[in-house]
Amino acid sequence: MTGNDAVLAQLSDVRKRYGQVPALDGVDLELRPGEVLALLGANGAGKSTAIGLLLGLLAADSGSATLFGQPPQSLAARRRIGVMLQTSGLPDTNTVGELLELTRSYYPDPRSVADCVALAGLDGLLDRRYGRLSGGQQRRVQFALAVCGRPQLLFLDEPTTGLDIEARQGLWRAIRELVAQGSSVLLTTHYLEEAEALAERVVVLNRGRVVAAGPMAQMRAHVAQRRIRCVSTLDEQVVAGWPQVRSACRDGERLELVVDAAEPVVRRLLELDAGLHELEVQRAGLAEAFIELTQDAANAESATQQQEAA
Ligand SMILES: Nc1ncnc2c1ncn2[C@@H]1O[C@H](COP(=O)(O)OP(=O)(O)OP(=O)(O)O)[C@@H](O)[C@H]1O
Repeated sequence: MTGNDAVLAQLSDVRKRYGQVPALDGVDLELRPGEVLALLGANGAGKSTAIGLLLGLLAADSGSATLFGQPPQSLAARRRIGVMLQTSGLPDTNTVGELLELTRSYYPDPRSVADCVALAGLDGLLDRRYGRLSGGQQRRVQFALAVCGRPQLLFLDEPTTGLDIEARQGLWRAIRELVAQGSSVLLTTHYLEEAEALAERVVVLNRGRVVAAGPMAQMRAHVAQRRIRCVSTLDEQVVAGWPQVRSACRDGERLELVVDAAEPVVRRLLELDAGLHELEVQRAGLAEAFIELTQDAANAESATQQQEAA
């Protein structure tokens, strides 16, 4: 093995602007062996730019990007990665089998075609032309091409956008299988349940800066909020005004609350509605953590701007 294998991919204090737009502003990022790292952020946060730098498709204005301790353009490093970007640029007229054979030929020890078909769910598609496939089928072909070289490190940029639920879960199973075999994954996604299902570690970008980074469990624990669901006739607008209640809404006969502390709210609900049933209390998930983290960052930024303007 070559280079520094303790860190598979790394951005160190990277800055990148497109004209006046700062896409990344002093970002540090590390991907370690065996981990699935989810890179999260709203549209325009800088996720694709970070991936573009790690793949050597873009050059940083300052700071450095490395793959396996080498420059991302290095052929030796590139043979150890697999990539599924948001746009594929694959030729429409080739068959799936041809694309798979060609991509396999770039790698020293590729998976068999049968393995690729099984992993990506491509049964019956090998003889079909790529351009004639549905969007979801094309996405699965792109996944097969990303994994066919047995990559040690897989870059998946919004891999399940456009897939139906069954195909999405099939892809999650395949990703877990690859990780169990020793691959590492850098994943971007707008589906927070996807990050929760796959990643152990999360980095949240907001306007080109890392606003939070840490293990998934820690990220969730950041959110003290709880979600309460129950069947109740209480008026949701009244409940929304109670202390500790962040939001209250109704879905048919079901009341759904997000609260800062569950116990006092549950006590009050039970006191006021003797007929209340199907009570559930859950820790709020990554979605709530994400919203809170990016709002905190936005609030801190606007406070700084106001101080500067004063
Ligand atoms: N080629 C470009 N020219 C000019 N500005 C760009 C270019 N590519 C990206 N940007 C800008 O840089 C910022 C970061 O974009 P980037 O595509 O990295 O975000 P992202 O987090 O991947 O977004 P999305 O979730 O929408 O894919 C955005 O403000 C975007 O408009």
